Amino acid sequence: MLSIPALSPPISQPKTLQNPLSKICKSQYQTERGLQFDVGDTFFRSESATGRDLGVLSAAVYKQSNGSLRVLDALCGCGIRSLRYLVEAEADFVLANDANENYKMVISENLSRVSSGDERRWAVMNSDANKVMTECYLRKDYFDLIDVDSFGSDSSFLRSAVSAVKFDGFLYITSTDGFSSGGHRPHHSLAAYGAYVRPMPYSNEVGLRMLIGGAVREASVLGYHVVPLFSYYSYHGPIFRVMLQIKRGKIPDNSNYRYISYCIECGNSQAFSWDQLGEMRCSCNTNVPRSLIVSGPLWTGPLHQASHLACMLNLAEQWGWISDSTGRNLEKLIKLMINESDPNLPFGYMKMAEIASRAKINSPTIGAIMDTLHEEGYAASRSHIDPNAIKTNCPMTECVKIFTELQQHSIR
Ligand SMILES: C[S@@+](CC[C@H](N)C(=O)[O-])C[C@H]1O[C@@H](n2cnc3c(N)ncnc32)[C@H](O)[C@@H]1O
Repeated sequence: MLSIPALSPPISQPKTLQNPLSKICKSQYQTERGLQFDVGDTFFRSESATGRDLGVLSAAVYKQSNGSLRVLDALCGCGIRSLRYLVEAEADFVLANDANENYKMVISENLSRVSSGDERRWAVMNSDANKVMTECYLRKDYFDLIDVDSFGSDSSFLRSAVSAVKFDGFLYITSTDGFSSGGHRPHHSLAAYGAYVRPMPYSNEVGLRMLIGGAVREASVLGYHVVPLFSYYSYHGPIFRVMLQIKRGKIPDNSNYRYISYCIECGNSQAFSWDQLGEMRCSCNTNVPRSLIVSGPLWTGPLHQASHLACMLNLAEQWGWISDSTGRNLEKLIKLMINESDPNLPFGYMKMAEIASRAKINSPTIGAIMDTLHEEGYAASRSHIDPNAIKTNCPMTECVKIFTELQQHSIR
């Protein structure tokens, strides 16, 4: 096993976060994508497998186009991600770190089982993730991919993680803070991600945009900017995950880091740039006081990069990962994400139930409304977040008319 001599021992006790789900598994072997590993007494959730699949596919795409892959799994639990980056993405080196010293044996045993004697390909550390990443940055020991799988809304890892990733490298980050994305703790989201978030009908997409926005802010402090490669919401938690590419150069002036608004009166959403802050008003010109709910600043650009997702899908097909006996269907998920990447689609989604309620009718089928929107020249896609929602650049008022016409047509 490689030692990391330049890293000094922890000066103080690493900050270990509380596990909000209080789900500690007993010693046992698990299997994921055919790989067997011990979870011991570590924190492990089998429900996070899809998030791990997507991370591995993305890492493998990086390795294929760059030729090498060094990964830092900064909060690794039992080391399942490290294991999968090594075996499936064929990483050249993985540093598996978890602050909990009791996990060391389980992580090392899991990694040694698959490395067939080549223990120069991995190392295990038990330190605070911020300390590890800061020391890597100070040593200029940058990683191609850093995976930060933290609990809650701990954004304190963002700056050190951004600084320890290579330019054009990948950063995979997580939030499990559904209260903030739901707009129930605006001062908390402001502290964690710099975004004052209020309740919006598409709160789970707001959760992804809040997380990307937080990374935009931290990267910008360091003179960098980020490009989202994919964004994934999982209802098991909820969990928000985004894979970002770290780019040299500050955030552009006309960037997609803005405020978003939702009009309670007409149901339309809009994005406002910083120079429009004093002029925020819905295009329906309602005179209803406080009709506009405003949140931000958040990421308002595309949630995914279609070309990257297409490479991931290609690999998933080659590896036979398209669908499996556990009910996971990566093909459906990645294709949905590719559709959502259409640059003509705005942020947010409209729930079918909200459109139907505004039209005062029962909802038509989602297939019928999608066909009509496409026929009328609008960009439209389903959402990977909510199966009963659509993303479209058609305003809510027009969607309501289309719903009504579809119903009248079906009655005739
Ligand atoms: C969500 S779990 C990781 C799960 C793992 N990535 C997986 O996919 O199974 C978060 C882990 O972070 C560790 N942790 C908490 N605070 C930490 C810190 N400050 N530095 C490093 N690890 C930390 C916990 O011990 C826990 O194992």
